[in-house]
Amino acid sequence: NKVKEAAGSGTGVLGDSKSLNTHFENNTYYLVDSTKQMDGRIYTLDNRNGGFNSLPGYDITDSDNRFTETSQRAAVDAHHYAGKVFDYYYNKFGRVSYDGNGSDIISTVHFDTNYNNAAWIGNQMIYGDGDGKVFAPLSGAIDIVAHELTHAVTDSSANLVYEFQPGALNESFSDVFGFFLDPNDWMIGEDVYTPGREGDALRSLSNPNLYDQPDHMNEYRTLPNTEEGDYGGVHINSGIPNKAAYYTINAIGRAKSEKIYYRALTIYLTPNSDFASARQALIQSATDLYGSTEANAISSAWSNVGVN
Ligand SMILES: CCC(=O)Oc1c(C)cccc1C(=O)O
Ligand SMILES: [Ca+2]
Ligand SMILES: [Zn+2]
Repeated sequence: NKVKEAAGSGTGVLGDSKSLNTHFENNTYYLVDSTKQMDGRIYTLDNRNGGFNSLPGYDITDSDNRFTETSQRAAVDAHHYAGKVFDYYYNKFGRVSYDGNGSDIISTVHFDTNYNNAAWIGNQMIYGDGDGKVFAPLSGAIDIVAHELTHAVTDSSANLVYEFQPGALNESFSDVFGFFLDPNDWMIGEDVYTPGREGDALRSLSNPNLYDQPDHMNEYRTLPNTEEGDYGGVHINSGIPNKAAYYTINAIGRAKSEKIYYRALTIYLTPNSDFASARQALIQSATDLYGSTEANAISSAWSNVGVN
């Protein structure tokens, strides 16, 4: 454990107060966390609405270690939640940062203008501010932050190709770990999705159909591997493995499920794994860790969504 540098606080996207691990230098406080069990650090930076050519953006500083400016809210949540997701992967699985090698975790907020997106771009996370209608600033939801950082975990392990069924699995594993970080509901993104409307979400694991995702192979959407085809429907067909995860977690519980999902992602899945391969990987992981009860529950879960 590194010496705790500075215990700051700040106001998040939803106006809530939360703790921040910060770095004190040059008589000011930076949104840099060096308290984690890693060689690297957690950096949160401000792109000041620039695009890709402005990345990684600018340092975020505060003279009194209270990051309460409105302009700092997205950064407060990106920083706080990145730390929570680091802690989850370290405490649950002993994984040090997204790659297991303690690499820096870099998040940049205020990416572009009115940007209704968040992403892992291969070496860092970026968060748009949303347009205020479809999204509020996207780092304001821990399940979204966990979703993005899990893309980094996936890229450093199974490295599932981001198209067709492997891509839908890539998306689903990010949603499933988003759920594990926000297990109070089966929704994804609800905290920042449509700030003007209560009760809706970007996606639902319990009922993918709610947001136009299939929940069974007989609804699988054949789409082109293009941007407008969502690369073969990676955010659409993910409803099928997401529903299987919902059945699995309800059958065997969250604690066992997260160990099984992590083992499948980091040991058995490979870049071109399809849904049938994922079913097998999860069954094998359940058998390795627990036994036939858990393995059979997974087998049933995937049969229920038409993957045998
Ligand atoms: C749950 C987070 C999420 O899905 O972020 C994305 C958005 C909002 C748009 C496009 C892609 C993504 C992604 O991370 O897959
Ligand atoms: Ca949620
Ligand atoms: Zn994603």
